Amino acid sequence: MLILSSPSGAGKTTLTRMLLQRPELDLKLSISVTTRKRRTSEADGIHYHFIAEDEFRRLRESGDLLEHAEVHGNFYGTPRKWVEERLSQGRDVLFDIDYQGARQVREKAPRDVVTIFILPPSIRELRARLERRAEDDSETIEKRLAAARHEIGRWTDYDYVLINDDIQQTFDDLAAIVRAERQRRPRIAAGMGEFVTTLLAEPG
Ligand SMILES: Nc1ncnc2c1ncn2[C@@H]1O[C@H](COP(=O)(O)OP(=O)(O)OP(=O)(O)O)[C@@H](O)[C@H]1O
Ligand SMILES: Nc1nc2c(ncn2[C@@H]2O[C@H](COP(=O)(O)O)[C@@H](O)[C@H]2O)c(=O)[nH]1
Repeated sequence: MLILSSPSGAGKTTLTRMLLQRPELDLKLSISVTTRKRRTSEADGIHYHFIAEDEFRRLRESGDLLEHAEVHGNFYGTPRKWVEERLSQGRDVLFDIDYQGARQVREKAPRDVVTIFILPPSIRELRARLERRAEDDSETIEKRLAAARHEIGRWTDYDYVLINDDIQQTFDDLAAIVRAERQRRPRIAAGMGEFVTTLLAEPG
């Protein structure tokens, strides 16, 4: 499980899209449920499953969410079954979730999670990105900027921290992390053990 978190507007969604466009990285995106209003650029079932609050409460109470949190006044959660099915098929799952959700997933599966925090190059640029995106009204943007300072303070919880200044550089660093994490010994031990046995059986 690969978790990306950041303050709103730092670039997670953009980076997620870039990761998914690379078939060789072979990542599956977990699509969250949310009670937030759909943005004009968003489609139900693609960016989120947009649901009502009573439906969210039902999912949370029936244990159908792997993690959940209230963020900027809306509720968000990760459907558990979809993720568990992908993991049992040996797939790597990508999450765009906040620090509260990252903590819950890490507590449940500490050895199977890699967490990455994306920082903006400055607060001024963060504001400019939220304004340029032009998807939220000014009250929402102010609310998200106010939350950003607290969210940024969680950077020390994460395995990796990237400053998203140049998008291509950040993407290259992210892809390098995915590739490196896949080569960690505990993750490749089974297949590699067999290879090493064959290697050692070769005559000199
Ligand atoms: N490195 C970058 N340089 C300039 N603009 C960027 C960069 N990365 C992302 N952006 C732009 O900033 C805006 C916010 O990015 P994005 O929507 O990916 O952020 P986010 O972290 O997913 O935000 P949210 O949590 O609100 O969904 C978008 O318009 C995006 O195109
Ligand atoms: N804990 C969770 N956080 C989530 C989930 N889905 C998204 N998010 C985070 O919410 C904020 C706001 O997202 P936005 O799309 O409204 O801009 C952002 O930090 C996301 O990462 C989730 O399922 N669980």
